[in-house]
Amino acid sequence: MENYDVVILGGGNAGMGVTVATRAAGLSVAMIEARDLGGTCPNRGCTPKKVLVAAAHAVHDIERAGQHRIAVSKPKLDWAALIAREKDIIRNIPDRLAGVMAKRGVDVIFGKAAFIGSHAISVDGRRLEAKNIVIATGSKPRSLPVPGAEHMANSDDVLNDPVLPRDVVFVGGGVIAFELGHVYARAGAKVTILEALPHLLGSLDADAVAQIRSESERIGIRLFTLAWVKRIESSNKRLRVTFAIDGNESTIDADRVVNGAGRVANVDELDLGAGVVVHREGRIEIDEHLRSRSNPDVYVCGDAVWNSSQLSPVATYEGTLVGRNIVDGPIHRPDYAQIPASVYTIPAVASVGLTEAKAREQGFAVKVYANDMQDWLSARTHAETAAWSKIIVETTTDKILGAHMVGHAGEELIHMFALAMKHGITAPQLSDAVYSFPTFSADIGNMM
Ligand SMILES: Cc1cc2nc3c(=O)[nH]c(=O)nc-3n(C[C@H](O)[C@H](O)[C@H](O)COP(=O)(O)OP(=O)(O)OC[C@H]3O[C@@H](n4cnc5c(N)ncnc54)[C@H](O)[C@@H]3O)c2cc1C
Ligand SMILES: NC(=O)c1ccc[n+]([C@@H]2O[C@H](COP(=O)([O-])OP(=O)(O)OC[C@H]3O[C@@H](n4cnc5c(N)ncnc54)[C@H](O)[C@@H]3O)[C@@H](O)[C@H]2O)c1
Repeated sequence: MENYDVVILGGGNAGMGVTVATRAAGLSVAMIEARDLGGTCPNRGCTPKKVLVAAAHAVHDIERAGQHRIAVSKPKLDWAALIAREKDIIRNIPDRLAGVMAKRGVDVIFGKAAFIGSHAISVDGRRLEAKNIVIATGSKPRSLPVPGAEHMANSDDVLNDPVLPRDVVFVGGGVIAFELGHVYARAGAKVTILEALPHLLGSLDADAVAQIRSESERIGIRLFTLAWVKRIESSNKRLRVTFAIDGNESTIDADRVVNGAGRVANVDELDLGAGVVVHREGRIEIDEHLRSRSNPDVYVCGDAVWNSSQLSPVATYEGTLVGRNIVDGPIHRPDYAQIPASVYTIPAVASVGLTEAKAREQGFAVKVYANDMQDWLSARTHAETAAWSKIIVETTTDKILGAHMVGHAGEELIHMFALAMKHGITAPQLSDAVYSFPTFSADIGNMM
């Protein structure tokens, strides 16, 4: 049996976050990784996805060239070459991170880990004992109980396949379907999104979703809500999706059907019982310090936490807090109130804080500043196809409770709102700041 102060299961954003405080305090740390160091975000998520989004952005810009009085012919995207570019950009990431871990003094062990005791782990026949064990094993696509579900692809396949499909159906109308749907549509594929619930992109402000919905429809994406997929059948290398809306069945033929129905904590192969880690169907019961309730020497962070946002900065943040709790004792609690996030459609949907519905539900008296900014000079200058914002301000204090943007460099501007919210800068104070001009940032003063 090898002994460590800390053994981390998973070498993604969350696992890496744990190593910062624990190694700075001189604890002995082992990290077990089953695939590639870096995990989902740099290898199969954010980074490769953004390479495709950047290309789709370029197509979008070229398509609007005429508005800048530039004559161009119809752009043609070489999908196979784009996938090769994506792979080239991310190629060295695992090796670079191996270097970072070595420099930090973390022992990286490759293999699949599982519990063999409350403080013990096995990996390929090696047995490790630790004072603290951290579950940072991420998430995986939700499996769907639909006949023919085995014909579905997932986001990994989309990011790997050099062949551009002609017709694509996404099951689920969430973040992955919208982002990859926008890329596919710009590349020339016909895209359909089937969402089971009444609303698309459920966690976002409803008015922001309405904006991106019409922009998605403008580029030809077909969107169906309250659509229940009944079965997926394969014949002659084509797939047929049968779905029902209000009991009425329809079919769509496609050459790719993508599971975009959410991701669940990847913990079912860890033998949590052997670790005395209580869970309900993969939802590990944790306290406010991210510790297992049944075994407080076991921590959970990142996508493996079932009830916090599945975002890479959240995974890093939770991992960092877990590291600090191991070193300082359990005193640090996560605060998710001011975490900015974007859906990288084209244009992006950016948000921080409460939606209008949530602010009202929580009993706040609010002033809501909703702006269609398409006629504003900056939007006209850049020929934006969508430019919209909604800022939610508490009436009594002028504090910003939430900000939501579609287009208008929202994925960058949202950080100004997040900083203001974190440091108690009020809406009038943010409006009064001096901004360089002409910039999208300068419009903040007129947004509220
Ligand atoms: C297509 C896609 C696009 C995304 N885009 C964005 C984005 O733009 N912005 C954003 O903020 N977030 C994005 N996300 C979400 C983001 O990638 C995740 O929230 C983040 O990577 C989670 O980090 P993690 O460390 O918790 O898990 P992971 O990064 O998944 O790391 C977990 C690691 O654990 C390893 N592992 C699993 N089981 C074991 C085991 N038994 N033993 C040893 N190792 C094991 C895995 O191999 C993996 O490397 C995206 C996700 C996807 C799928
Ligand atoms: N830009 C980003 O930050 C980014 C990008 C990609 C992914 N992610 C993360 O990855 C996670 C997974 O993404 P996702 O898009 O798969 O999940 P999601 O939770 O965003 O959306 C899943 C959608 O599928 C629907 N759904 C579930 N079962 C269904 C069914 N049987 N039929 C039809 N619809 C069904 C849900 O109602 C929901 O709207 C997200 O939570 C997100 O945080 C983040």
